[in-house]
Amino acid sequence: MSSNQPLISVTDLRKVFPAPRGTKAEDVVAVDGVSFDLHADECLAIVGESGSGKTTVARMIVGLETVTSGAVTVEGKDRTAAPRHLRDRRERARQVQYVFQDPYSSLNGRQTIGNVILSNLSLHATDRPGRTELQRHAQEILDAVGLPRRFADRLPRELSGGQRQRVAIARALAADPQVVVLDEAVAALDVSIQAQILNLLSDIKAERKVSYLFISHDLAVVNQISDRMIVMENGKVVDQGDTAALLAHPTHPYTRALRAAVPGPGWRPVRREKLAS
Ligand SMILES: Nc1ncnc2c1ncn2[C@@H]1O[C@H](COP(=O)(O)OP(=O)(O)OP(=O)(O)O)[C@@H](O)[C@H]1O
Repeated sequence: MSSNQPLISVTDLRKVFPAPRGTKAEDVVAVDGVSFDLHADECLAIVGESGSGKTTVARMIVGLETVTSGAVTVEGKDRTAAPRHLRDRRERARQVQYVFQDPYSSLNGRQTIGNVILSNLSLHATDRPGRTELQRHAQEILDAVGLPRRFADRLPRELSGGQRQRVAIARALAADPQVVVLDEAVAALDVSIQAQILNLLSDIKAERKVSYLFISHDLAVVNQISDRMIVMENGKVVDQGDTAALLAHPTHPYTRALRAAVPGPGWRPVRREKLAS
């Protein structure tokens, strides 16, 4: 890969969910001509209100949703078509890992934390490591996400929401991915725990060669973590740029409305219905 080739390139991406047969409902155009690049060592945020199409873009990138038209490439390789072999599917999963909003439902309740990490480690290992080597690596990953090693024997239900999200991040890191897609990954957490997880993500990004695609409706969070952001409204990209600059001087009316809706010092409140105008 040349140094300036994007890690992920999305071109004119479109997703239409057909209306259920036999109903008078209309097709839903969830994503409508979206294009952007994600570069190495970058955190790119996708922001927008609920229903703007953020998750559908992410799901198409990781292959959880088919693409209606347009293209997704990862390191220059086409990802639009379904993988033909298990080998291709694994390779795709290794490169781009997904962390969901709700770690409780994304973790197997009967699998210990240690086994969650070990199974992703052995699935994506490029050589054939022995059990001892895998266990040593799993402990290193627990250290990296700030969880005590004794947690390896625990089940997800024995952990707090923040600890479970650390496990979800650990599971993603076990694949040694180039990109982690974080889909509302801190939205379910208390503000103080959110801050801890955001700090953890920043530390991991500084230490490992990993890029983030950070999906959020929360501009305060996006401001803390991302380098660049794109703003989606009704399936389209309506604004994009350097996060700090865009939030300091939002020019697009939708970005201004989103920003004004964020409560807290320095943010002027705006009534919700104004966002629709
Ligand atoms: N499987 C599906 N079938 C039909 N419509 C869908 C499906 N998934 C998403 N949609 C619709 O596509 C649009 C975009 O949804 P999407 O979840 O991508 O938005 P979002 O910005 O991620 O919102 P949220 O943060 O609430 O998840 C919405 O109108 C949604 O109802």
